[in-house]
Parts: sequence; C-alpha cells; structure tokens
Amino acid sequence: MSQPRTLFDKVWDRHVVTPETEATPGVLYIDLHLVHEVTSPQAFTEIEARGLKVRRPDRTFATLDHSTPTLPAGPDGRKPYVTAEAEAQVHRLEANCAAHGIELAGWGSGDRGVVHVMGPELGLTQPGMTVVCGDSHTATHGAFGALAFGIGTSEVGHVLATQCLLQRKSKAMRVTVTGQLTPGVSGKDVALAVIAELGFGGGTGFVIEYAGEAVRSLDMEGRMTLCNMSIEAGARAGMIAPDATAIDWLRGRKHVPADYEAAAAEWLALATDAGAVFDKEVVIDGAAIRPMATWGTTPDAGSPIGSKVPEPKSDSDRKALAYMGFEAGETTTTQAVDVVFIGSCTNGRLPDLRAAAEVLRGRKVKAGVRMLVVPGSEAVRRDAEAEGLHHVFTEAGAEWRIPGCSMCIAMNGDFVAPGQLAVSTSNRNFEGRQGKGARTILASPATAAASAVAGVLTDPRVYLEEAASLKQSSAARETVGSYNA
Ligand SMILES: CC(C)[C@H](C(=O)O)[C@@H](O)C(=O)O
Ligand code: SF4
Repeated sequence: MSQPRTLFDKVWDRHVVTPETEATPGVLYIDLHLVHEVTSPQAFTEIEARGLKVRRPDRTFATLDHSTPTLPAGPDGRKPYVTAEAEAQVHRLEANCAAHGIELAGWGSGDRGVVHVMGPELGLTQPGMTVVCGDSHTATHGAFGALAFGIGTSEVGHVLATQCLLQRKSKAMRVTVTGQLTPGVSGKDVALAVIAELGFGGGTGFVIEYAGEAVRSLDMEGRMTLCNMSIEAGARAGMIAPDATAIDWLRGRKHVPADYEAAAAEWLALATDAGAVFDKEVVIDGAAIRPMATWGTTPDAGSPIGSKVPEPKSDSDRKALAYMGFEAGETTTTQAVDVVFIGSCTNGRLPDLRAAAEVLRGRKVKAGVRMLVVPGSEAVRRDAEAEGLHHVFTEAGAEWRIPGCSMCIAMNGDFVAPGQLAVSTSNRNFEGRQGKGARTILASPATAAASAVAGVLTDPRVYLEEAASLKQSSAARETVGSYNA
C-alpha cells in the first residue's frame, strides 16, 4: 500500500520534471499559463532579447483586465483609458500575443474578463492542473483542485520560454470549516473569518487545502472566493478537492476534455487520501461564522459586523486605526460610507451579483453614496443582463459597468477619492489600494449592497430577514385569498 497522499501531493507529483534537492529547486511542469497586460511586457521583452520562442502558445491564454476602462468608448470611438501608459500596456499585450500566436480574449471578445474569472469560465482551469499567472490571486483556480499560484515577471518569462518553473514544494495545511453556514453568510465571510484566524502571515510557506462540510456546501463561485484570498494569509495556494459540484460546473465549457466523464473520474481520485498527514491542521466552526467586515488595513483585520474594533496590539495596528479613522472599542457601523464597489476576481461572478441584487431589489442606494457594479467578465455581464440584474442595480441608483479589475486596484481610472470610506467586495484593503488616501472595508456582496442602502456598514441579514418575512406574509395573504375565492 502506498503512502496516503494529499490533493496537493497528487497534483505536485504529476508535474515534477526534476525533483528538488537540498541545493536546487525542482522543475515543475505547468499545464496552463494565464497572462495579463500588467506583468507580461518585460517577460516578452526578455525572451525576445534571448531569441527564444513561446514554448507552448497553445497552453498560454491572455486577457485584458487591469488597465481597461469600464466606461464605453466616447463618440469619437476612443476608449477612455486613464493614461497613455495604460493604453500602451494594452496595445503591448495585443502585439505580443499576435507575434507569439497566443490566444487573447481582448476587446470585442465575448470571453474577456478578469483573468481569474475568465480561466474557469472557459474550462481552461481544470482539476489536477498546475496553473500559473503573473498575479497573486491565481490561487482562485485552486477551487477546482488545481495547484494554482502567482509568479513574478521573471518567472512569467521562464514559463513562456520553457513551460516549466523552478519550485520548492511548500508545506501542507488543511483548514477544515465544520458545520453548516447560516443564512446570509457567504464564501467571502468564510474567507475573511479564515484569514482573521490564520493572521496576515499565517499561511506563509503553506499550500492550504480547504475542507469540511461548510466548504463542501459552497457553490464553485463561493469556493473561488475562498481560494482567491489564500494569498491574503500569505499562503502559496489554496485548493479544494474536486467533487460533483466542480464536475457539474465545468461540464460543457469550451476547453474541457472531449471525453469528459473519463476526465471527471480521474479528477475525483485526486481527493486527499484518508490518513494523509498535513504539516498543520486548523479547524474553524462554520456555523459560528457571521457576516464579516475588515476594520484595519490588512485583510486579516476583520471581525463580525457590529463587533467592537479591538485594542491595538502593535504600532501597525495603531497606524491602521489612524488611517481608517476608527477607534478601538467602537463599532465600524456608524461612519458614513461614501463608495460601494461590487466586482473583482473575488466577488465579480454571477451569484455575487445576484446576492447584491437580492438586497437592492426595490430599494435605493442612499443619497450621497456612489455604488459601482462591475461584472468580472463578459460572460458574467451577459448572464446578469439576461436576468435583468443590471436593471435592479441601475434602478437602485448604482452604475453598471464594463468588465475589468476596476476599483479593486484603481489602475483604470475607477478609484475611491482621498479620505473616502468604501465598502468593497475585493480582496485587499491596504493603504491607498483603491486610490490615494482611500479607506477600504472588505466585505461580501450582500453586505456591500446592504451598506449602500443604509449608508453605513450594515449586516445584510437585516434586509434578507425583512425580505423573508415579506415573502412569508405575502404567501399567507395568497393562502387566505385562495380560501376566500
Ligand atoms: C497587478 C498584479 C501584479 C497584482 C497582483 O499580483 O495581484 C494585482 O492583480 C493585485 O490584485 O494586486
Ligand atoms: S480584480 Fe483585483 S485582485 Fe483580481 S486580478 Fe484584478 S486587481 Fe488583482
């Protein structure tokens, strides 16, 4: 009987070209290389300077997301790029892809989207694969049981040239979220609760496998949200064993294997064997997780909405509170919110938009609050519009935009003004992340929508309960009506 192995071990073992030694890292084969405009220009320059070609253009896929405007072209047909550099960056990637035979989901493509939204949607991301991208949120793809992680620009060059990467194997951590999540608690709340538990650097050196009933109960979008934020605890990657939910989600997508059922059977066998040993185990009570929001300037500085801001334990805590304008011992639910952002590779997918729309339907964004809803991809935009979600947003007073990273990183002209307070469904609340001097509270789509309505950070269950009791009373009315008829 061979040694029991983890999901991570199994994916790793399938891709080792040369094992690591004490002196040298191993060589790992990469199945899928995703590329965007920000971290690829120098990598292409580098391989071209050395006279190298892209080794596997057929395993390399590119998109435009970070620097792309989310407003349509003006009457002159020009896209409203924030700077000439942003536009040049986009044109560089277009030229590089054309020169090297790489498929680009560019302007005009119905496939374009934020790289970590697009990959899974197209079925490029598959269980058991190694997936890399010059982007720290590549861990998102681990939701399918892929080993997916971000790489630096020089490594982007290595992968372009060789389809391989020098790697040392990380340690393995299992985070088990037990029990059932309660209504109004989403994948984002689980992610924020896990990161709060692990701490900002708590995942450093590890690949995390998320397990347990609460994780299993998440849909694929919720699992992607959870894996997406693994890097915010410092982890190299986050993974979830592929199951029926993953297999059903991928079935029929553009790039999945022709013999899908055979592939699916193989994917199911990737699950961690009973008795496999992890370097670290963390268990979290899923039933106890409440809607979460951050109060500080790192994603681990989060707590259930309505709880008191903790006493600072360090200078960096003091600095974070000063920057955010929050006081220890107070709650963060009284300060007026200026901006609400729904989108990003963390929470820019269809169920995220549905969750926000559920809160907003028939309500208005509070006067003085600016709300931006940016679908994560063209596919999300199409699906959302087919359901009329865009009308829910615009009727409530929010702006409905063209897909891209947008206000998550504020590279494209969408930003939070200095000093303004934003509730954002993205993944980073660092100083200045959403614009110079911008203050960010990270939360779920339902929380963001509830906060837009109330004008202060708000637990979405207030509105969800209201909706549920309305539904109940209208059902009661209908029953009474049918008796009367
Ligand atoms: C621009 C890119 C390098 C960056 C990343 O690596 O994650 C961005 O996507 C982010 O979210 O901060
Ligand atoms: S949406 Fe935000 S986190 Fe995701 S890739 Fe874009 S900038 Fe990075």
